[in-house]
Amino acid sequence: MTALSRQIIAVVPAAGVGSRMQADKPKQYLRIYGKTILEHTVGALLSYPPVKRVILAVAENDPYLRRLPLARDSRIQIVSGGETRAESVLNGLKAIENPERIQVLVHDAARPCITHEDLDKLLRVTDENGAILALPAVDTIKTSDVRQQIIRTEDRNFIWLAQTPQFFRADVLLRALEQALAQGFNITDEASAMELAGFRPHLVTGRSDNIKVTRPEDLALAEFYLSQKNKIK
Ligand SMILES: Nc1ccn([C@@H]2O[C@H](COP(=O)(O)OP(=O)(O)OP(=O)(O)O)[C@@H](O)[C@H]2O)c(=O)n1
Ligand SMILES: C[C@](O)(CO)[C@H](O)COP(=O)(O)O
Repeated sequence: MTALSRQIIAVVPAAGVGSRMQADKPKQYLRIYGKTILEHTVGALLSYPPVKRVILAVAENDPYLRRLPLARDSRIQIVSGGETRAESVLNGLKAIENPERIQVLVHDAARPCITHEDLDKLLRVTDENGAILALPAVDTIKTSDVRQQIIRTEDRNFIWLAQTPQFFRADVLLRALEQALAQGFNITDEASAMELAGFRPHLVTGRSDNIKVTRPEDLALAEFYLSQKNKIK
């Protein structure tokens, strides 16, 4: 089976509490232009023709999802999230039947501004290493000690900021993530599990508007970028 003939499924970790957002509900359920951030994100994935199905990992006892039409969409499968983002992703991957026939796009629920053009770029990578969207660093990068004093300035020509989606063969990523978590590594994205398993994922240059809504000030930014993307206003 070739990479091009594998079916594509999106796995969306959406089980976070959004502590840095300091809102009255998890940030994926905050609304922009009448729709939750989660609906914007999943909508962008489901309207992309190669994506046939979305697996959503949500917190156990989540009271918000069931109020959304998403919860009744036959293209969406809901699984329980975990304690960490990596565990939520792992639960999503475990729900995939015949993972050797599937490629996954893992995409944060909190990144609603993803474009189909960026997804096209990722899907052009067809080897087993997989690929992630990322941004080349534009600022000067410092490494600090524990007292927050600079110990080094990095060569930023080789520094990239990882985004999602991250695109891998489902069976390969499942094994890599299981191994990395079993060995106690703190895994903050899928590529790091693949790296630990000996792969060299490709860095595909993304867009700076593919933000992860994290802090309160990010909401206005996401609203602006979505208005540009969809010309909603
Ligand atoms: N146990 C967790 C933690 C995070 N996530 C998801 O992973 C994505 C990226 O995580 P982050 O932006 O850090 O979200 P939160 O963990 O919700 O935010 P915070 O760290 O501020 O609490 C989000 O879509 C979030 O819902 C998840 O599915 N399961
Ligand atoms: C996966 C990710 O979006 C890449 O930038 C990011 O690491 C997830 O954020 P978290 O705060 O570590 O959950």
